[in-house]
Amino acid sequence: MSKNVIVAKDLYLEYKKDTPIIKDSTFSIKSGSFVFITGPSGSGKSTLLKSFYGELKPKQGILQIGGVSLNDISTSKLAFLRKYLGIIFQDYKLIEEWTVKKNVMLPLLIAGYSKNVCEAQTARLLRHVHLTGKENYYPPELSGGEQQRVAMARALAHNPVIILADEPTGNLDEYSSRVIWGLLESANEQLGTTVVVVTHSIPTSLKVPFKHFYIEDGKVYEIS
Ligand SMILES: Nc1ncnc2c1ncn2[C@@H]1O[C@H](COP(=O)(O)OP(=O)(O)OP(=O)(O)O)[C@@H](O)[C@H]1O
Repeated sequence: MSKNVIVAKDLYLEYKKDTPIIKDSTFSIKSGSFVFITGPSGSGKSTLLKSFYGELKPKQGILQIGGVSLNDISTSKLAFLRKYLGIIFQDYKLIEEWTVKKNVMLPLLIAGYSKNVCEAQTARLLRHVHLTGKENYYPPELSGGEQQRVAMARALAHNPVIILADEPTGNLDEYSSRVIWGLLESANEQLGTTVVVVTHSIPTSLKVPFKHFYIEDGKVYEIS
């Protein structure tokens, strides 16, 4: 039986004192699962995802990722934990002054891989997101869909154990959306990567089995 990679018990998240965004929420996410988080606008989907990344610490309750408590995690331990996470958030934009290639290579260089490995992995990922030939472009020279595909390549570069994606295909054309869902599916299916996606609508084309969490009135419900 697979282990839980994310565990929340009586989770309570807030930005402002006594203004809960998430409350009384107990749930777990199994290793290797594909999870969608949906809910009305403003219900706390992005907030919940931010807490998984350690950007917003629980005020009450328990939140663990890979067995590590995020409640009072130190900055150095969080930096270590984040090496295992792949992030696709609206706030984590590409670095505009760097080429596509450099943007994707960054996590690999930080992880300490040799230059040859970084080069090969970057070329492979850019091929997968159909951007071969655009290695030396700068992000502002790319379309929105192309930029998002670079962000996806960057998030996958270091083979993360968990991918956290916030509206990864929001405002994207059908082609880029298909590429992105395809990559998330293959990471999940072939590498066993746990994928957690916040979205307004679950794609009908998805072939992998998935779980569905729904947030309403601050509570997280596992509905399928
Ligand atoms: N930095 C912040 N400071 C204070 N309140 C915040 C902050 N970020 C978000 N909120 C509040 O938290 C609530 C949930 O926001 P969140 O972005 O998590 O919702 P969401 O479900 O992802 O919404 P949407 O579907 O519209 O993107 C909102 O009421 C919002 O005003």
